[in-house]
Amino acid sequence: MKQLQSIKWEDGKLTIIDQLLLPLETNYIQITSVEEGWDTIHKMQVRGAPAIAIVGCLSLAVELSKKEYQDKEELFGTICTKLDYLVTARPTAVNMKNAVVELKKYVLKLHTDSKVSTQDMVTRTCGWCERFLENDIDNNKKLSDFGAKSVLAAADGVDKVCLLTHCNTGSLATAGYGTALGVVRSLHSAGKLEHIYCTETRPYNQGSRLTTYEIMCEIMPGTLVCDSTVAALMAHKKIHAVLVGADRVAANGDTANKIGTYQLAVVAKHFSVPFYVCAPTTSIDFTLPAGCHIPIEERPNDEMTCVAGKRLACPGISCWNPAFDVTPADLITGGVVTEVGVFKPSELIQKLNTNDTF
Ligand SMILES: CSC[C@H]1O[C@H](OP(=O)(O)O)[C@H](O)[C@@H]1O
Repeated sequence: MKQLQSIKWEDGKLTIIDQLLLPLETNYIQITSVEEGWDTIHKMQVRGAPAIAIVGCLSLAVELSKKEYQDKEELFGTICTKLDYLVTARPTAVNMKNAVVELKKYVLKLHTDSKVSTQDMVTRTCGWCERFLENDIDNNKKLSDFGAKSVLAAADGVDKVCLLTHCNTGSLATAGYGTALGVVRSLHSAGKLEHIYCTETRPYNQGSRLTTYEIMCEIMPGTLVCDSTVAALMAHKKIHAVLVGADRVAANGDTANKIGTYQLAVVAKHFSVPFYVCAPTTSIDFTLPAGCHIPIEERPNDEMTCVAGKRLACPGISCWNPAFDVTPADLITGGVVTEVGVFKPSELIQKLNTNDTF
């Protein structure tokens, strides 16, 4: 089965699927500058923490390849300014910020190395961005295999598992394969998936528009449920695990993810269903000690009051439309699934923090 490719990088040309048109229209749009990259991220034509960082970095690569730079000083200043701008497109997901920190370190080395020419610095900066895309797919497959093993081990010896997921964390949220939905893919490939339930995920409907699209593309056994159904679902159907993604995991394991994740974790706790956060280590922010420090993006009211451009809510009503909430680490009972293993939230600092921030 051909994997869905939300991001295409071919001979220095960047195109993305316009996710605002899915599932009924699959339309690729080309990104030719950092400005366009920022816009497509801000408008959520591309979304998903890893995908945001990848499109941001590749939009820089596209722009750098098109221009001549007088010297490395001008080039270094341009790269830093453009990267800082890209971080402002959406504040909650940490992947773009983490990529900026790493890429700036890499570029600074090139800048200070007298043996590196200006053109060589452009070429090697673009190469970093291309590797960043390739690494994400590789990380997702490793993460998904770790997660599949952990879910099966916790499922009391059943041969096939029934799972519930929220939002979209598949190929449309990453460079490919996905995180939480990647775990579902790995279980499906191994013949171990009984059923995957996905929530609509109002108000952007990542679940009903995007996750159902991926489930149907790969003919996985899936069912769509309203966000309000999850307690009834766990009360009446056997759910072996809840799998969600992450936009930012704080050092103590508190996790910011799509709005509705927190209440899903509370319901899972009530029914003693293991709750897993599935995210590459690029989604962890060790500079933040706890989730209360994570900035939560609020989206425009009309994304909540209208559906497909048609107004539902009464004009004049005030709205509160946070795009994310923070799930406390103690509700993440299954663990944090990463490309280097599955960890208890309390283990993250000791096992994964290479920056000795704390
Ligand atoms: C692997 S994607 C992580 C995360 O990103 C999504 O948010 P959005 O669709 O607003 O970009 C969602 O929270 C996913 O779980």
